Amino acid sequence: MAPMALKGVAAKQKPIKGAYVTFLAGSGDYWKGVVGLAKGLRAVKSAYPLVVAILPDVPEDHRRKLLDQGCVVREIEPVYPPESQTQFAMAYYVINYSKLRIWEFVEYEKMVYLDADIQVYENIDYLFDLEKGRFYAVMDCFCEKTWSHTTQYKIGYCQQCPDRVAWPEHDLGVPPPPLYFNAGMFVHEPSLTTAKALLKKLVVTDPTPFAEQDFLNMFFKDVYRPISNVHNLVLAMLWRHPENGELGKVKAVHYCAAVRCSCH
Ligand SMILES: O=c1ccn([C@@H]2O[C@H](COP(=O)(O)OP(=O)(O)O)[C@@H](O)[C@H]2O)c(=O)[nH]1
Ligand SMILES: OC[C@H]1O[C@H](O[C@@H]2[C@@H](O)[C@H](O)[C@@H](O)[C@H](O)[C@@H]2O)[C@H](O)[C@@H](O)[C@H]1O
Repeated sequence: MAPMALKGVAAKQKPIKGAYVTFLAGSGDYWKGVVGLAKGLRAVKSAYPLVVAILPDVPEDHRRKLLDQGCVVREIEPVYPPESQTQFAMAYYVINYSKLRIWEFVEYEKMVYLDADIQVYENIDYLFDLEKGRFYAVMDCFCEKTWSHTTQYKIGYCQQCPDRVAWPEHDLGVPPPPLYFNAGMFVHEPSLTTAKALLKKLVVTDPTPFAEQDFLNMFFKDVYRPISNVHNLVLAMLWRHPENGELGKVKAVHYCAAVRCSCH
């Protein structure tokens, strides 16, 4: 399914109660990414606030800096997956399960989640006008080493270019993996029913290498709708699938961890 083409200007609708939301944990430098998000959204004249879901370990001075940027700071209870020996793609990914708390922010009808390592360069407020009842996100790429534990990486298959190496369904006896989104950016509808269902499902779901990203892909598989990667350009796409990047139209760039590490 090709990513949906989105109109820059949605049909006039009743203004919805919406907000951008990001997640902040620990005392490291991610707070600087949140400040960058707040400044970026202001620079593109977004009409929506930025809510920051923070874990209790975020220091007071970092919270103050976010409040000074006009952010709505909301402390959340951590969410942990069941105990397991799973090797996460990045050791710290276990804390990313706490992102699931943003479904509890029911004072908002719709939220656009953005990782703190995303920078917004063009207004994307029209995402709040997308049809309800769906989960919108950008398709991920399987070509980085962080995917080396997967069959698709081992055979060189990637959903970004499914014809480069065809999925050997006959040999493997299994169909190609369903469309898979990057959980660094998504459009969702907070709901206590969904929040409860997520946590109930998590209790009986073994953790996997991409932690909450794998879990969200499984949970929203039937309502996931891919949107253009201009809304979440994972940097690796520049060298893995330059033909898929609509560079001149990029609105938000995702400076993913693995890229940061390799840059270092
Ligand atoms: O120590 C951490 C690790 C992660 N995060 C948050 O969790 C998101 C996802 O983690 P990361 O960006 O490292 O994942 P990536 O998309 O780069 O793999 C970050 O953008 C932050 O919003 C955080 O606040 N503190
Ligand atoms: O906890 C799992 C994380 O998984 C995702 O990051 C991955 C993914 O993009 C891979 O495709 C890349 O190869 C990898 O570098 C990158 O870290 C989300 O961006 C992040 O928010 C978070 O959900």
